[in-house]
Amino acid sequence: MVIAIGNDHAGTEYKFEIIKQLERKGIKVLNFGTDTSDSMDYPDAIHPVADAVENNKAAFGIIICGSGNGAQMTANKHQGIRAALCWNNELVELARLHNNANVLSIPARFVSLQQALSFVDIFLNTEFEGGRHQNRVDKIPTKCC
Ligand SMILES: O=C(CO)[C@H](O)[C@H](O)[C@H](O)COP(=O)(O)O
Repeated sequence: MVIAIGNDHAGTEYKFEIIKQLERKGIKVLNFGTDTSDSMDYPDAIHPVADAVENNKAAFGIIICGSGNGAQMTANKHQGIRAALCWNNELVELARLHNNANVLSIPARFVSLQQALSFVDIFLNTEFEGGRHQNRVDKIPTKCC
C-alpha cells in the first residue's frame, strides 16, 4: 500500500512519527509535507497529496495542520477527494464506514501524538460499509454549486 502524507509547520513533528509507524508496517509513504518547523502555507503541501490520491498514486492521504481545517478545506476542493477532519477514534471509524473517506485530516494542535497515531491505524484498517452509504457518497461530487 502507498500513502500520501502532507503537513504544514504545525504538523511536522506528528508527521515524522506517523511515517515511522507506517514504514514499520511496510507501507510506502509519499511525503509532500514540510520537514521543518518554519512557517509555510498549508495548501502547498496538501494539493500534492490530493493529486496523488486522485490519480491513484496513493490509496489514501493523511494531512496534518494545526486545526486540520485548512488542510481539509484544501483537499476537498479536489473532485475525487473525501477528506474527513477527525479528533477522536469514533469519528475516524465513521469517516471510513459511512463516508468512504480517502483522506484523513489531523488537527495536530488539538490531539495528542498517541491519538494521531491511533487515528491513522483505525483509518487504514476500517472498510467502507457500502449499501445505503454508497448512494449518499455517490451524490457528493458536483460541479453545480
Ligand atoms: O490552516 C490552518 C487552520 O486551518 C492550520 O491550523 C495552520 O496550521 C495554522 O493556521 C498555522 O498557524 P500559524 O499561527 O501560522 O502557525
